[in-house]
Amino acid sequence: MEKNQLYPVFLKVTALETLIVGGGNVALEKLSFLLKSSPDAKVTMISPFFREETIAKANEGKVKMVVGNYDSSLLEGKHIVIATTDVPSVNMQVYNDCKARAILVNLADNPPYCDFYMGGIVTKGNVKIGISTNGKSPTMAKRLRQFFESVLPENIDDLAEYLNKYRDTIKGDFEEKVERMNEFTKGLVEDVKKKINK
Ligand SMILES: C[C@@]1(CC(=O)O)C2=NC(=C\c3[nH]c(c(CCC(=O)O)c3CC(=O)O)Cc3[nH]c(c(CC(=O)O)c3CCC(=O)O)/C=C3\N/C(=C\2)[C@@H](CCC(=O)O)[C@]3(C)CC(=O)O)/[C@H]1CCC(=O)O
Ligand SMILES: NC(=O)c1ccc[n+]([C@@H]2O[C@H](COP(=O)([O-])OP(=O)(O)OC[C@H]3O[C@@H](n4cnc5c(N)ncnc54)[C@H](O)[C@@H]3O)[C@@H](O)[C@H]2O)c1
Repeated sequence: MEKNQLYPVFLKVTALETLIVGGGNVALEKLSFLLKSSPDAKVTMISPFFREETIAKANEGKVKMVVGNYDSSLLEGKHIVIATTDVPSVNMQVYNDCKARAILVNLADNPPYCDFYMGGIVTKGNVKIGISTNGKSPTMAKRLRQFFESVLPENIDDLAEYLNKYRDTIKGDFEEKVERMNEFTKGLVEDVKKKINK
C-alpha cells in the first residue's frame, strides 16, 4: 500500500504573509477555506479583476486586494504563495519565482507543483484535525471533513480545556504529570468508540 509521506504542520498564518495569485473561482475557494479555519490570516491577493463575491469574502478578513497582473516584486516578504490563475504560463512563472526564493508554493489543483497541499479541516474549539489524501482525492478529503464534523461532539473542546486545567493541578515533575495524564485519559478512546458504535 502506498503511504502518505507528507508531514502536517499547523501554521500560524497570522504571523506569516500569504499571497494568492488570481481572483477567480479557485482563488475564492482557497481563500474561503483559509479564512474559515484562520479568520485573521494575513493575505494579499493580486488579480486584474475581482468579483463582488471575492471582494465580500476578502472584506471578512485581513485581506489586501491588489488590482493588476502578477509581478515577482509581490513576493517580497511573502512566506506562502497559492497560484490560481487560468493562465498556465503565469502559474509556472509564480512557481519558478517562488522556488528561486525558497518560498512555499502551491499551484492550486496541480499536485506536482505543490510544496504543500491545502487539507480538509475540522475545527471544534481548540481541537483541529487536518485531512490529507496525498492529493489522491479532494472529494474524499471533503467527505471525510464532513464525516468528522458530524461525529465529533461539539463539547470536545470542553474536554481539551478540562485536561488543560487538570494538568495544572498535578503536583510533581514532568514525568509524573505525563503518567497521571495518561492514566486519567486511559478510557477515552474506548469510550468514544462505544459512543460512535451505539
Ligand atoms: C481539501 C481541499 C482544501 C482546499 O481547497 O482548501 C482541496 N480540494 C478541495 C476540494 C475540491 N477540489 C477539487 C474538487 C473537485 C473534485 C475533482 O475534480 O476531483 C473538490 C471537491 C469538491 O469541490 O466537491 C478540484 C481539484 N483539486 C485538486 C485537483 C487536481 C488533482 O486532483 O489532480 C482537482 C481537479 C482539477 C481538475 O479537474 O483539473 C487538487 C488539490 N486539492 C486539494 C485540496 C489538494 C489535495 C488535498 C488532499 O490531499 O486530498 C490538492 C492536491 C492541491 C491543492 O489545491 O492544495 C478542498 C475540500 C475542502 C472541504 O470541503 O473541506
Ligand atoms: N473552477 C474550478 O473549480 C476548477 C477546477 C479545476 C481546475 N480549474 C483550473 O484552475 C484555473 C483557474 O480556474 P478558475 O475557475 O478560478 O478561473 P477564473 O477564470 O475564474 O479565474 C482566473 C483568475 O486569474 C486571474 N488572472 C489571469 N491572469 C492573471 C495574472 N497575470 N496575474 C494575476 N491574476 C491573473 C483572472 O483575472 C481571474 O481572476 C483554470 O486553469 C481552470 O482550468 C478550475
